Amino acid sequence: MDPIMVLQTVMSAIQSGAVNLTAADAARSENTTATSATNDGVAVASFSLLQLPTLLTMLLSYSAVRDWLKLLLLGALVETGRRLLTKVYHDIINYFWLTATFDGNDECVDWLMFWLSKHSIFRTARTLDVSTRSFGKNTAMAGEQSSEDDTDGRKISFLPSLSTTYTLWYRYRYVSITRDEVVDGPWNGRRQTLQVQILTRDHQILRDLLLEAKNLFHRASENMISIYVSDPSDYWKRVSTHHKRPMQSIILDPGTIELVLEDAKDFFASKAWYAERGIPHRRGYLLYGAPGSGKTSLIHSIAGELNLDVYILSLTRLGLDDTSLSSIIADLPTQCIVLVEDIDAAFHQGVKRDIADPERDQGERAQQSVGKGSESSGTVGRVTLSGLLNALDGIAAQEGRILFATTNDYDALDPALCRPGRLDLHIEFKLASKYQCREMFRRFYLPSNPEADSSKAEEDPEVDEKDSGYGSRDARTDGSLDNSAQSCGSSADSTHESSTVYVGMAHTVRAPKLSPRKAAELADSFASAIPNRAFSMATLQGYLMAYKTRPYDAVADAPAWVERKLQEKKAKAPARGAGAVKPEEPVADAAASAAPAASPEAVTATAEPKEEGDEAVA
Ligand SMILES: Nc1ncnc2c1ncn2[C@@H]1O[C@H](COP(=O)(O)OP(=O)(O)OP(=O)(O)O)[C@@H](O)[C@H]1O
Repeated sequence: MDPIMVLQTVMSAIQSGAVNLTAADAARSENTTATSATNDGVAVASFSLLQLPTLLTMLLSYSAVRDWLKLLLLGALVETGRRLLTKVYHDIINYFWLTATFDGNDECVDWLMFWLSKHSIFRTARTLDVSTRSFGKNTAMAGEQSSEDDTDGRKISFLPSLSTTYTLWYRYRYVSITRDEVVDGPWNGRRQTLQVQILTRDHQILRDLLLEAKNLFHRASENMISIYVSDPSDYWKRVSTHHKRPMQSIILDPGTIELVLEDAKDFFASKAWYAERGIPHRRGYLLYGAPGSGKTSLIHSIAGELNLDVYILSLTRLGLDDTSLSSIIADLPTQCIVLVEDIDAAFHQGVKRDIADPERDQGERAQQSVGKGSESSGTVGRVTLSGLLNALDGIAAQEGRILFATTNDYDALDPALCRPGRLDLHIEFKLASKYQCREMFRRFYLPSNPEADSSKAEEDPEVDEKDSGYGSRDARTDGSLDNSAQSCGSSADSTHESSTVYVGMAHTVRAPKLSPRKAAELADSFASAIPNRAFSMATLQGYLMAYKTRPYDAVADAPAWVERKLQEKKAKAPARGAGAVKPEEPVADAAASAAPAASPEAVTATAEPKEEGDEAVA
């Protein structure tokens, strides 16, 4: 029967029931005149209810209605069964399986992904991701990748694909791993997750798995430090991993490295001391002075030495404001190095450094800068000075971290920023001293392990000849060394013809070995040719790079190079403004001090307290 017809029949049945009721009432209560409309309605309803069985019987007499009801019941039964089964399934899963979900931004995911990249399952899996990223780790160090995985010097790793479940065995337990992506945040941003399910009731297995992954990850990064920056969503994100820079590759005047390193070590060792006195366990270092003098290099070496990762805080990052600054600082791990490079630039409108002339004297930069603190109320992006001060030592500031700030413009810094508790130790980096020149030369040409080679080298007079660098003169026949010599500085040597014009230092053949005695002699000669505090270490390193296979030539050509550089400086000086001769003008200073090597200065680190209470550095 047509459903519409059934409906019409039902409606007419209800209507006829109501009419019958009204007629019966009228007959029974002729004398009763005051019956309210409401009472009538209730009576109609109660009568309709009495009629319901009749109505249902009538409805059920239609086969279509019966079929509908059967379908309805069946559907309800199926759905109930399904829900019941799902619940039972989940209960069983929860009972027998251990399920751990990791956020894609969490460091654990990096450990697990690295661990997974080593697992044999990915050699046979039919769907997988292939990456040369290897989570920033040197896979060779883990020693588990076979050489056929080495593609063009870059190791490849096999990783789980998105939305695919992999199963494997770990310690006789069945493990399933699913990497997924979920929509997160108001802008439909995507966030990755990693789910690990282990068929066990023992939590220890999950801990063991994580520990194994973490150890493998850290073993692979034993000689590396990781660099983190904050991303626009205010998470710390690892951007690179570097080999640790050996401390002995940093050449500062005696005492400077020891000063900072010992201070930092002592800081980490005295957590209880700080706690007892209620002093926040934080330490700040301000490294200031000439560009290219080793500030950043020292920080990286210290990070390697102390086995800490470096978190670079860029105050000029787009979208960073006081709130997000506090939140990313609060999110730092308990033991780490925070690096704020060019902290002065954050409160100037633009970076004032003269990159083309790194030896520019401090005096000129100081003159250019506006007086102390006068710009400190300025902001770049949306970070204010007070926001930065609060973030560094406010309630939410992380404890157990050390902060390194660098600047080329010490005088531009606000005293509030430099006070103890924020930046406790101020260390000045000057242009290269005679001692630094000598040491740089010696370490540049000396074999990496002088102790091992020294006895042999001293015994064998041939070594000097063989490794002296003269042998490499023959290499000039290929022209490459000529180019490297010409490339030093901006002016090329006119006696050498070369069609290639470039500025910079060419990387050519391997450096020769010198005996320690010969290297020391040459280093002395080199240092005597370089004026005291005239060039940055970076400039000297650049010069030596052009002579990396020719130490004798490096010494012989040094006076001419110095002369040329000083001329260039003099020529540039008027262009920077007539009458801009400063007391510490390096050109004048340099010319005056272009004398034979002086004894090394005691220490380059100085403290120039900006206010009372600053720590003095001897
Ligand atoms: N004291 C030093 N000892 C060894 N190498 C140095 C030293 N100073 C600078 N260098 C070399 O010069 C280059 C630049 O050094 P670095 O970046 O550390 O200087 P910086 O003082 O941080 O400069 P900037 O202020 O411009 O950031 C590096 O490659 C580094 O090897």
